[in-house]
Amino acid sequence: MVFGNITQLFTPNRYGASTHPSLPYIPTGSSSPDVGTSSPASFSFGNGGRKNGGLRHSASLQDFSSYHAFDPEEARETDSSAKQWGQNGASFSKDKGALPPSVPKPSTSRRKWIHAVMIVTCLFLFASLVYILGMYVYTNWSRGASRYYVVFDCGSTGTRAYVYQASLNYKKDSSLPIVMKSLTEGISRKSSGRAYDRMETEPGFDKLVNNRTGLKKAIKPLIQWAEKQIPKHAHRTTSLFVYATAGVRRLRASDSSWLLGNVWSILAKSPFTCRREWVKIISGTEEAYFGWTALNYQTSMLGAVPKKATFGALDLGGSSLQVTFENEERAHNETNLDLRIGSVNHHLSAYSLAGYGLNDAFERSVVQLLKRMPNVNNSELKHPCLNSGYEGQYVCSQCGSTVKRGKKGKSGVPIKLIGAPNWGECSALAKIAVNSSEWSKTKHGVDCDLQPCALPDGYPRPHGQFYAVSGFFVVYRFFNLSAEASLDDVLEKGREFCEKAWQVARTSVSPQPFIEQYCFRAPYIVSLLREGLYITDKQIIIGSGSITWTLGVAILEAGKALSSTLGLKGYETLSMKINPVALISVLFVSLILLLCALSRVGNCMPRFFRKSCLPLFKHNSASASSVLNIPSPFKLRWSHMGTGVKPPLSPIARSSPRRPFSFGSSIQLMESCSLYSSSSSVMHSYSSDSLGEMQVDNSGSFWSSRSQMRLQSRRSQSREDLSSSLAESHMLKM
Ligand SMILES: Nc1nc2c(ncn2[C@@H]2O[C@H](COP(=O)(O)OP(=O)(O)OP(=O)(O)O)[C@@H](O)[C@H]2O)c(=O)[nH]1
Ligand SMILES: [Ca+2]
Repeated sequence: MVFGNITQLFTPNRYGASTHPSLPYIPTGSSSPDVGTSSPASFSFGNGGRKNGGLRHSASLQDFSSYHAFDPEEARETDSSAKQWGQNGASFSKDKGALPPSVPKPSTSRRKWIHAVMIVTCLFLFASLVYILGMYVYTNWSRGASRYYVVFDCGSTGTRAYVYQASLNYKKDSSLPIVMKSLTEGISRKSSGRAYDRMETEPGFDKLVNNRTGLKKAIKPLIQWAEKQIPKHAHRTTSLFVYATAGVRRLRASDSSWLLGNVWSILAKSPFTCRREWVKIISGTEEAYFGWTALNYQTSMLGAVPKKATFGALDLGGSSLQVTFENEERAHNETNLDLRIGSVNHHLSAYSLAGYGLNDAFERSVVQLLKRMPNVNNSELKHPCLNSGYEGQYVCSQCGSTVKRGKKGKSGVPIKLIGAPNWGECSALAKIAVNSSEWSKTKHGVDCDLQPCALPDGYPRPHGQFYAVSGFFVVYRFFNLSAEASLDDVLEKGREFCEKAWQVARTSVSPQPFIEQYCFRAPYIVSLLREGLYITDKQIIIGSGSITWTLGVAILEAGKALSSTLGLKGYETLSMKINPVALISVLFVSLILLLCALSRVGNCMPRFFRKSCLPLFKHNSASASSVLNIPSPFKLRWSHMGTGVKPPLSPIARSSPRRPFSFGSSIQLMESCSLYSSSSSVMHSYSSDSLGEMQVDNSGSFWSSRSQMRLQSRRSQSREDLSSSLAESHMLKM
C-alpha cells in the first residue's frame, strides 16, 4: 500500500486529460461496464489515467470500428456528464457518457520537470551504486593483491637498491592499512664491519660523471638483484624510482644532467616500469620527509587514529644531514611541510643541511687546516684527528680554492694526510666543522655556546624526541655501542680510538670504508647534536640501519596507488563512518524505489522510452479477419480506419448501444506491465458477461488493482469467448 502510494505520488496525472497523442481514446457518450466503486470521486485505474478514465470503457471491447482519436475538447464536453456520473454514485454503469469526475490538471511542464528530476536522480543513484560497488569490489580484490616497488638510493658514498612488497590490510583501529615488506633475499654483506644490510655498489654517482661504463657497473648488478626479489609476472607492474641525494645534488647542472640522462638510458632495458620523471635528484626536504615517513611507519606512529606523537628524524648521510619533526609553530620559510596520511594531518618542519654529512664534515676539517697553513709543501697536511703513523692520499673536492687543482679532469685536490693525533685539537676542529659561520659564506660570527650554530637563520629549532639514524647509527656501531649508550660514551670511545697507533686502530675493527675518519666522527656527531642543533642526550634514540628514506618513498607511492580504495574504506560522511555494504544496500533500495516511481511517471516519458508491453490482443480463431490481429490496445494500428484516426488506446465503444458482455471474443488478453499497469488489463478482462460486477478499489491504488489481477486470471476462459464472438460480430458487419 505504501509503495503504491509512493509511486502514485509520482503519477503526474491520474485524471487529467492529456493531449499526449498516444493517450487512450475517450469517445463521447460511450458506455462502459459496471464496476463497483465506493466513491465516484477517486475513480481511477492508475493508468496514468485520463480525464474520462479512458480505461473504464476499455472493458466493453465492443465493435472497434466506431473509435476515433481522443479529443480533449470532447473530453471537456463530457466533463459535465462526468460530474453527473459522479452523482450517480459509485457503480460503474454502462450509461452513455458516464465519466469519472474530472480533477484539475497539473500543468504539463510541471509533469515534465518531475520526470526529468526523476530520471536524473535515477541516473545519479545508478552511477553512485556502480561506483561504490566497483570500489568495494576493487577494495576487496586489492586487499590480497601485492604491488612491488624498487627504490634506488643514489647516495654520495654508494648506490643502493631496495625492494618493497606492498599489500593492504585493513585494521580495526583504522590506522594505515598499508603493509610494506622489505625484500632482502641474497644480500651479500661485504664485511661484518658494514653498518648496512643492503645491496650496494660503490662509489656513488657523483664520482662517475662522464664515466658511462662506471655507471653501468653501478646500476646493472642492482637491477639483476631486484629482478630476483620479485616474481617475474609482477615485473611489468613494479615501479622503479631512482632518486639521487646530496652527492649528486651538489654537482654542477651539466654533470648532474649527464648522469641522469645516462642512468635513464641504461634503465630503459630494465623489466620494471620506470618513467623519466622518476629518475631525478630529490630535494633535501623531500629526502627529509621520506625519512620521517619511513621512521614513523616503522614505529607505527604514521596515520595512527587517534593521532599519536610522532618521532623526529635525524638522517646523517655522507654528504648531508636531514632534520624532520612535527612542529605546530609555523616557521615562515621553505621548511614547512604538511602531510596527510589517511585522516591524520601532520604539520612538519623538514630541512636538509648540505655539507653536514660525515664525509663532507671531515673534508671541511681538512679545508680548515689548509687555511691555517698557507704554505703547504708537497701538499702534506698533519691532521689532529688521524692516528699516529697514519699516512694516506686524500682527494679534497672542496679544496680547489685553497690549493691548485688536481690532474686535469680529476675533481678535487690530492693531499697527503699525516696522522698527528691530539684529542683537544680534534674536538675543537669538529666544533668548527659544525659551526657554519666558520666556513659558510652566508653566516658570520655565530657562537655555538649561545645558539644552534648548524642552523641557517630562521630555521626552526628541533624539538621533541628524535631517532638518530644512518650515520649516527654507523658511528655507534663502529664503536660497538648499544643504542642506549650516551653521547659521552661516544666521546670516550672516540678518544680511546684516537690514542691508538694506526696499525692497532686499523685492525681493532672489521675491514670497512673510512676507518681513519672515526677519530673525527666521534666528537663531530656529539658536537653536531649538542651545539649544532641544541638537541640533548635525552631527546635521542639511536635507530637501526634499516630505517631508510627509501621506505618512505614506497609507502607514499603505495598510498597514492591504493588511495582510491583506502578512500572508500575510510568512507565517511557527516563525520560518521558508513559501512560500504550498508551504503550499497541503501543506494540499491533507493534506486528500485525511484525506478518504480519513474515507471508510474512514465506516461510523460518521451515516446521512445515507453515500451508497449501493454495488453496484447491476438485473435485466436482462424476465421477472424486481420483487423483483430492487433498489436496492442493502446497503440493499435487499425487497418480499416483509413481516416487518419489514431487507433484507440483502449477498445472503448463510441456511442455504441449498450451491449451485454454476451459476445465472447477470441481476443486473448496478455499481461500488461505498462503505465496503465495491471488495472488496464484487469479492465479488459471485463469482456465477458460472466465477469459481472468488478469491484475496483475506489482509491485506485496500486495494490487493489493487483488484487483484481487475480480475478482476471480466473476468468481467462471468458476472454476466449469474447474474442470469438467479437470476430463473428465483425465478420457479420463486413
Ligand atoms: N656507503 C656505505 N657507507 C657505510 C657503510 N657502512 C658504514 N658506512 C658509513 O656511512 C657513511 C654513509 O652513510 P650513508 O647514509 O650511506 O650516506 P650516503 O647516503 O651515501 O650519503 P648522502 O648522499 O649524503 O645521503 C659513510 O660515510 C660510511 O663511512 C656501507 O656499507 N656503505
Ligand atoms: Ca643517504
